[in-house]
Amino acid sequence: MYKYHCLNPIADIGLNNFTEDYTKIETAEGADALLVRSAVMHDMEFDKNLKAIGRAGAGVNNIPLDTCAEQGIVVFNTPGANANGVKELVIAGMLLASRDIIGGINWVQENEEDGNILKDAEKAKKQFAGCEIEGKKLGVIGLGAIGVLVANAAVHLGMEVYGYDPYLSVDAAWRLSRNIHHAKTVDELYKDCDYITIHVPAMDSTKGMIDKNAIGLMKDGVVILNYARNVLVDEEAVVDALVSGHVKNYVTDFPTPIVAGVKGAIITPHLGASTEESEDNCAKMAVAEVRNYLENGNIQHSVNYPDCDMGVKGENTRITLLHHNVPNMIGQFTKILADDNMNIADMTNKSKGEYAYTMIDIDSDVTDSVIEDLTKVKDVLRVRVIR
Ligand SMILES: NC(=O)c1ccc[n+]([C@@H]2O[C@H](COP(=O)([O-])OP(=O)(O)OC[C@H]3O[C@@H](n4cnc5c(N)ncnc54)[C@H](O)[C@@H]3O)[C@@H](O)[C@H]2O)c1
Ligand SMILES: O=C(O)[C@H](O)COP(=O)(O)O
Repeated sequence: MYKYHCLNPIADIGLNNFTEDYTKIETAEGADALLVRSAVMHDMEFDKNLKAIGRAGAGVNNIPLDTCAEQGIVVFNTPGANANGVKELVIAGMLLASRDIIGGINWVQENEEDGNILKDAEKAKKQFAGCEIEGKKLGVIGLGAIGVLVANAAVHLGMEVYGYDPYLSVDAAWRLSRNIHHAKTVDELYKDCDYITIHVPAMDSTKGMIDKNAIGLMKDGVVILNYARNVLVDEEAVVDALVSGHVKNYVTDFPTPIVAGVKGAIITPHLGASTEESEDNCAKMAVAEVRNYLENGNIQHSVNYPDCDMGVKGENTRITLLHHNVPNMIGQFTKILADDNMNIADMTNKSKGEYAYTMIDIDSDVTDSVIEDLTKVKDVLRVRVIR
């Protein structure tokens, strides 16, 4: 029997995939798994029983990944599950910045009592005129799940698209339209583009990436779009550039006190993934990942441990060990098992950075003393036995 708790509302279509072996509980205490969207978890104390966190979404900057890894808690996210929702909002953002659609709609609302509104609209409309995005240059920073979709959609809308991603995955490269120009440096993209959109994770290496210097390289009248995270952009520098007119619009999904209400800022309240489809996709994927880990020990789409898969657990007893990625761990595990005359039927070991994961199938049960000995091995962070 497993217990899970949701720190944010998670779509029922995903939660319904938990079987009768799972109980939803109202607090995090005693939970085997937590499901979360953007709730900030940095100050949370984690229960000893907690084994997995499923982030129903992409960004994991709300979760203390290293603390979790050290406590033997595997954190999952749902790559690509909300990418289309964000892509559509980015396209909407570009259109909102290009034509004063919001100003026009507001004018109609303000003049709703005007009996001559149809005629007066013809006089008023010139103040809301804008430009088209076809033929304009779009720079996409970060060509992952979202960046690729945005870049390809923009090509279909007739834009000239430049992409920058020094860590482009092979999978993303296959999905990227051949019409996209490869920007070798981000500065090249800053200098040439009329619209610049950023789709990278918030990490130490990306925080403040669009700063005063970057903005200084950009064309006059540039539109910057940020549907990734507010911390990627130096917002003070953006506000200065909006006031001076160097940046025409800052289109973002993150309403911070610095940018909210500034003329030229077009801001939505973190709506990128808030579509029925994205919420359903994320919930289904997160629940499937958590279940696969709890029931089979398999890790897929983890952000703090290596992916590792030994298939569905069969008749054998499965021992899983989360540990530091240091020498001689497997030697110690196999010795403990051999000393107790246990036969290994199957085994795998994977590592990712400082952490590693070992899965061992045994064709008998495992004694408590073996579990205790495995737990005592230096650098072992968690031992689980799935019977
Ligand atoms: N507004 C929303 O609701 C919403 C929804 C989903 C995701 N997001 C944000 O968008 C981010 C991207 O999402 P995704 O699904 O495309 O993630 P992803 O992991 O698929 O793609 C991120 C890409 O950024 C690239 N990258 C990393 N560092 C870079 C750098 N310095 N320069 C250029 N590229 C770099 C990576 O190589 C990768 O291809 C998430 O981390 C999250 O913060 C926001
Ligand atoms: O990183 C993400 O997936 C998005 O920012 C969506 O966050 P949300 O699930 O809180 O809407």
